[in-house]
Amino acid sequence: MANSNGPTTEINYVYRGTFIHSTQQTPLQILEDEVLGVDTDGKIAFIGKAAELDSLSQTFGFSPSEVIQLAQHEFFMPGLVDTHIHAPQYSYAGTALDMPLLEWLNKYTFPVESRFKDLEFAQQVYSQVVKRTLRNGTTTACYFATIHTDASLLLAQIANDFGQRALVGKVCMDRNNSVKHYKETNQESQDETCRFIAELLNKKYPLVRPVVTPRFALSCTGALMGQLGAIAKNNNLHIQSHISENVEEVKLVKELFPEYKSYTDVYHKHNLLTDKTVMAHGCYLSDEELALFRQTGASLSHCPNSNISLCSGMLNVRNVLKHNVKLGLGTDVAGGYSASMLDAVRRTLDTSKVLTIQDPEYDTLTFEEVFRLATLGGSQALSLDDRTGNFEVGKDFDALRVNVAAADGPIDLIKIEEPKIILEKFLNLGDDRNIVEVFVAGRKPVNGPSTAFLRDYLHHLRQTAEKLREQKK
Ligand SMILES: O=c1[nH]c(=O)c2nc[nH]c2[nH]1
Ligand SMILES: [Zn+2]
Repeated sequence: MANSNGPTTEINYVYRGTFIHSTQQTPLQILEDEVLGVDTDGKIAFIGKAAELDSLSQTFGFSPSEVIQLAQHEFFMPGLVDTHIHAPQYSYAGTALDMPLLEWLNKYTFPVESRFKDLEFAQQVYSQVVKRTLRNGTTTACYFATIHTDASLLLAQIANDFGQRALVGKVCMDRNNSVKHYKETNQESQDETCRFIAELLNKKYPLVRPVVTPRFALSCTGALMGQLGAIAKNNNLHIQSHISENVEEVKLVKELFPEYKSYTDVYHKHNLLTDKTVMAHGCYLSDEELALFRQTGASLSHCPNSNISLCSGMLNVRNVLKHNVKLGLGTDVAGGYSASMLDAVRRTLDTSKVLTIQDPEYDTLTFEEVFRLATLGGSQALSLDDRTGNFEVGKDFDALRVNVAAADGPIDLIKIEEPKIILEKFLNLGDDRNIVEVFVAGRKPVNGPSTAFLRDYLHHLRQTAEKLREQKK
């Protein structure tokens, strides 16, 4: 409890150790031997030097003896933000990567997504994808569901129940010439979008919000896109879609909407580009189009696994950043075969290096920059950076407790390493075994990595017992 002169928030817990995060000014801020307190609302109440522990404990009314100390190879980082993932496509993740986008949609995606009318199937897949992404450190996810309203509401409920921060979109499409049963009429799409929004908002889930989701320009009539733009505006909602992913797609959009200046202009003229819009891919956007993104405040989601897996293209991230367009990373399951944001980090670095191979003058991204894109950048791309993305006081505590030397984990440390090296090792070599605790808004989601923590504890006990035996000899 805070003292009579101090802040009114009550401290729930305090951690001491290394905290690594990004700010607007620097992609990597390493805070060593710091203490961070989380209040009972799950917000970061303070972060400061451990040397000031006594005064912090008096100001915030907690006992220094209750502070939880991180171990040598542990650190906290902000939770990972997946700015673009298709929850139903998790059912075939890791397969069906043998053709380009438009054929892939027709052959695999639409037939599978049409099955999500079946709520039992939806329940099974949606529980799996939420659990799996949480285990891999995705504290915020921006989901595409399918055209089915009730199954989309179920995805929102599952994210809420497991404790993941999420934007959930009922997909809208009133055009589909190849899989005729997987589309809506214009009226159905509008009505069901309104029902989805009303029912989801009515649930008052603290961390889950609806996002208006026209699939992409080839799946929607101009009329529907305009109506969805208006629905988003009237309800002050997020918008998500796809843009300029593949050469064939860009060509068809030009043919279908000849009166518009560009693909971006199609969305802009239908009021779909706002400061709460996130568009996936953008591999073939011109500088003029990027300027329109900047002007409207719309953001891009870079999905490198998908871009490579479907042979779509490569996003010039450096050019996007130069245009000051907000940018996050996405897994784009299942065009991207991995649901882990650590994979998105690695593929982003790989793609950047391929661009450097093609043009040695290309300014390759650093791992620090990519770390920022996966955390703070993602929260900015989703316009959630007032709530999450780094360890600023007042934000929700969305965080991963990482142990780089986790027992039976994938990383061997030869010696004690500095925090920057430990982070780099985790980003390049780590997996869910290294993520010992996950926090979303200060709480541990259901089915978090509790077994990893237990395994580490047992490992520690075994080592202690061994040392005692040695000493007795
Ligand atoms: O990667 C993608 N996945 C999809 O499901 C999709 N739909 C339209 N455009 C798309 N791109
Ligand atoms: Zn996608």
